[in-house]
Amino acid sequence: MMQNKKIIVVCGNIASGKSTVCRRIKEKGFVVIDLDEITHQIYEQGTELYYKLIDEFGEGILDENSNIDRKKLSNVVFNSKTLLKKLEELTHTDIILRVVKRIKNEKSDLIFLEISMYLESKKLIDKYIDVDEDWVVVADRNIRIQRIMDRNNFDYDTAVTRINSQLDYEKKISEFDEVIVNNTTETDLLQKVDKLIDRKKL
Ligand SMILES: CC(C)(COP(=O)(O)OP(=O)(O)OC[C@H]1O[C@@H](n2cnc3c(N)ncnc32)[C@H](O)[C@@H]1O)[C@@H](O)C(=O)NCCC(=O)NCCS
Ligand SMILES: Nc1ncnc2c1ncn2[C@@H]1O[C@H](COP(=O)(O)OP(=O)(O)OP(=O)(O)O)[C@@H](O)[C@H]1O
Repeated sequence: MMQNKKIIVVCGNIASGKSTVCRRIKEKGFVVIDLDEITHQIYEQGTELYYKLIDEFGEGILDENSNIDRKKLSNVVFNSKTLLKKLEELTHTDIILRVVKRIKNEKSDLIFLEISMYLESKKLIDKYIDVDEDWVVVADRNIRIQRIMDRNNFDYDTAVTRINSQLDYEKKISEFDEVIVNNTTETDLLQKVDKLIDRKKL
């Protein structure tokens, strides 16, 4: 679907600071659709996808109430590139179709999309959504490892495994319209966001 609304993507690797950037964008009154949040909604019980996931990954991904437990699912897919790819195949079109619907229903003519796997799923996104601009948030690998360890209570190896399951966006910054570097304090980051929004006259 191609929409007559301006769409700005905010993306970046795990723990780069996308959610912090998007929180500021929301505080300024703009609409942000978070694809991680939409991802969490697609796992409800009883859907076709629910059964496909159990077929593919086994009942070990369920909690005691037979809901899909994302922590258990993560332990399965982040330890196997093949299974992670399988999960993406099963979920990405569903996620994007839900986003398209949200965009259609949104009154604002400027919409930000917070997307973690943007480069990885760009072909599919471009098929359904007309992206006007893409912004990337980057932070050094070691800083991100530390942030993941602190936030998720992961050990070093688990944090590194998560990072290694994604493309390195820092190597791809020339492909983006704007680059937001997040290696210092959160206050600095928020200032950068404010300046960027002013400069863009949004
Ligand atoms: C793996 C899942 C179950 C983990 O859920 P959980 O609630 O623990 O984490 P959350 O969804 O908040 O994601 C946290 C971060 O993990 C990273 N991540 C998510 N999916 C992937 C993936 N397919 N590959 C690599 N990293 C990923 C992103 O940086 C994301 O911001 C969930 O992320 C998922 O279902 N992912 C597959 C669908 C997908 O690719 N979604 C990304 C948006 S399109
Ligand atoms: N400049 C900063 N200084 C200190 N901590 C920060 C900074 N920026 C972000 N953080 C912290 O690092 C963690 C990751 O930030 P955030 O959630 O914004 O990243 P993200 O890119 O959305 O991550 P994910 O892809 O995992 O959803 C959070 O706990 C956040 O509070």
